[in-house]
Amino acid sequence: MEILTETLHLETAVFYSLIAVTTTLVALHFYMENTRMVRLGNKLPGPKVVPFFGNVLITLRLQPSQIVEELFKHDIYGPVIRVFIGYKLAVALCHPRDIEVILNSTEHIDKSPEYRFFKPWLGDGLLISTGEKWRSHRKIIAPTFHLNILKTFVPLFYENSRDLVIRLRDQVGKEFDCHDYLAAVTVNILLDTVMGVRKTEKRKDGYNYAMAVMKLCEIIHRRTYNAVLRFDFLFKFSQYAKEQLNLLNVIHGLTSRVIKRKKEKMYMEISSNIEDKQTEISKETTASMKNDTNINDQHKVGQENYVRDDLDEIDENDVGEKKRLAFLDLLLELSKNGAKLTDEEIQEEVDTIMFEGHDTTAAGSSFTLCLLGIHQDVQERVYEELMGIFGESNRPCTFQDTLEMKYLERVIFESLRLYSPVPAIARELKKDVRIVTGNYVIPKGTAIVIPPYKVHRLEEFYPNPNVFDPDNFLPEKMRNRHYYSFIPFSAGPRSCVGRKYAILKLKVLLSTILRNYKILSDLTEKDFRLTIDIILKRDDGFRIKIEPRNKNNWQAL
Ligand code: HEM
Repeated sequence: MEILTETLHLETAVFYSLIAVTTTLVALHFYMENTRMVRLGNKLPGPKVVPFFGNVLITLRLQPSQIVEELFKHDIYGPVIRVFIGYKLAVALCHPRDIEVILNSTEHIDKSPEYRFFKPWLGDGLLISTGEKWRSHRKIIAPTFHLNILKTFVPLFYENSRDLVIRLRDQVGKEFDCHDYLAAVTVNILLDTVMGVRKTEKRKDGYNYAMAVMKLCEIIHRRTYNAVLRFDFLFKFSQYAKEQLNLLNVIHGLTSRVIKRKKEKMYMEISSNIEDKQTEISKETTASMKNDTNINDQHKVGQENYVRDDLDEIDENDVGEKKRLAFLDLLLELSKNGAKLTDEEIQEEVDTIMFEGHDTTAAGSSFTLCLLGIHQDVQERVYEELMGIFGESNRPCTFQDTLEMKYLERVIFESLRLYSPVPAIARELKKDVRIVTGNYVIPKGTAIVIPPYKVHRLEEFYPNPNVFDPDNFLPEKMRNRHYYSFIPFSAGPRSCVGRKYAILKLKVLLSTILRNYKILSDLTEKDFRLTIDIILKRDDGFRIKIEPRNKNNWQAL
C-alpha cells in the first residue's frame, strides 16, 4: 500500500513538473514571438519555422555540398528571404537595389556574429574587426595594394606562374585536380609579393599551409550551420576543436615564421638602407610607369567601372611616392617607428591577408580553368588574344601585356560571376532598414546575408544567367548594368582590399598557363558539385586535363 502511495506521489510530481516545464516553454515561446525582431521578421517571406529551432532543422540534415542546392530551391520567396536561427533573424538580400542600401552604407560595416568563428585564427584582423580599429587599419592597409606597388609584383607573379607550368608537366595527359596546384602557387606568390619573403622551403610550406586552411575552413563552415557546434562550450568538447588546434599550429607556424624572418632582415638594415629601398621601389615604379600607359587610364583598364570603393579613391599624391611600401614592410615600419601597431596586430593582419589572398584566387583560377576546359571556343579566343600579344615567344609577361588581355579579363569576370569564390557577404544591421524592393522593415540586430551566386544569376541583369558568356562584360553592357549586380569582391567601403591585386595576379597566372597548355575537360557544368567551405569549391574536385600547346617542344617548357 505504501509503495502504491509513493508511486502515485512520484507520478503526480512528474506530471506537475511536466506541466510547469511545458507552461514555461509555451510562455517563453510567446514572449519570443512578440519581440520586435521576431514580429518584424515574421512579416518577411521565408520557409516555415519550428518553435525554438526556427529554420535550423533544415541544415542539421544537410551536408555542405547540399546547402547550395537547398538555398536556391527558395526562388519561390523572391529577392528577400528570411530565416530564423532559433529566434535570431537572418535575412538574405538578393536584389542589387537592396544590396546597395547595405553595402554602400558607412554605418552597416560590422560583420555578422558568425565571423567570430574565425577569431582563433584571424584574431581581430581586417576581415572581422569593427569600428575605429577597422577604420584605422583599413586606412593603413589599402594603400599597400596601390597599383604602383602591384606593378612591381608582375615579375614575381610571372616567375611563380612559370614554376607552376614546369610542375604541371607531370600531369600532361592525365585527369587531375588543378586546385591543389593553384592553392600552393597562390600562397607562394603572396609570400613573395605582399610579405616580401623570397623562396627558401617555400614550396612545401605553401602546400601544407593551403591544405591546413582548406580543412580549417571546413570546420568553421560546419560551425555556422550546425546548431550544436555553434556554442563554444560544446564545440570545445568536439573532435573538431582538437583538429582546429593542430591546423592552427600549421597556419600560425608559417605566418609567424614569415614575420620573424622579415623582422630579422629589417632590423639588420640601417635606416639608410630603408631609404634606399623606398627610393628603389619608387624608381622601379616610375620606370614601369614610363613604359606603361598613363596611371589614370590604368585605374580604368582592368577594373572598369563596376565597383566604387576606397581603392579607387586613393589619391596618387596622398602619401607621396617615396613613402609607399608593400604590405608587411609597411606594417613593420609602423610598429617600429610610431608603435602604431602591436606585434599581435601584425600577426592578425598577416593571417588575414594570407587567407583572403590565397583561397579566393585559388578557387577563382580553378573555376576559370575548368570553364575553359568545357568551353573550347572561348579558350581558343583567349589563346588567339595571347598569341596576338606574345606570338610564339616565351618571353615573360609584363604589366603592359596585362592591359592588353581584354578578352581574358572578360573571361575572369564571367567566371567570378558564375562561381563567385566568396559565397556570402554578411553584415549585422546597426539600425532598422527599410528595403527598396518591398514594403518591409528589417530590424536592427538582424544578420544580413548577401549571396553573390544568386545575385549574379538574376535574369533581370543577365539575360541567360546560367550560360557562360564572357561578353556579359563588354564595356557597354557593364556600363548599363546596376553597380551592385556584380559583387564578387563585395562593394562599398568594406569591399575587398585585394581586388586589383587579385585581377592582376589572375591575368598573369592564367595567361602563363594558357600560353603553355591547352585545357581539356570531359565534363559539363552540370557535373560540378558545388560546396561552400567558406569559399565556394567543387566537392568533386577541379578536374581537368592538360595538353602542351607546343607538342614538339613541351619537355623544354
Ligand atoms: C578572386 C579573388 C578574391 C575575391 C573573390 C575576394 C572577395 C572578397 C570579398 C567578397 C570580401 C568581402 C567579405 C565580406 O564582406 O565578408 C573580401 C574582403 C577582403 N579581401 Fe578579398 N577577395 C579576393 C582576393 C583577395 C586578395 C588577393 C587579397 C589580399 C591579398 C584579399 C584581401 C581581402 C581583405 C583583407 C578583405 C577584408 C576587407 C575589409 O573588411 O576591410 N582578397 N574579399
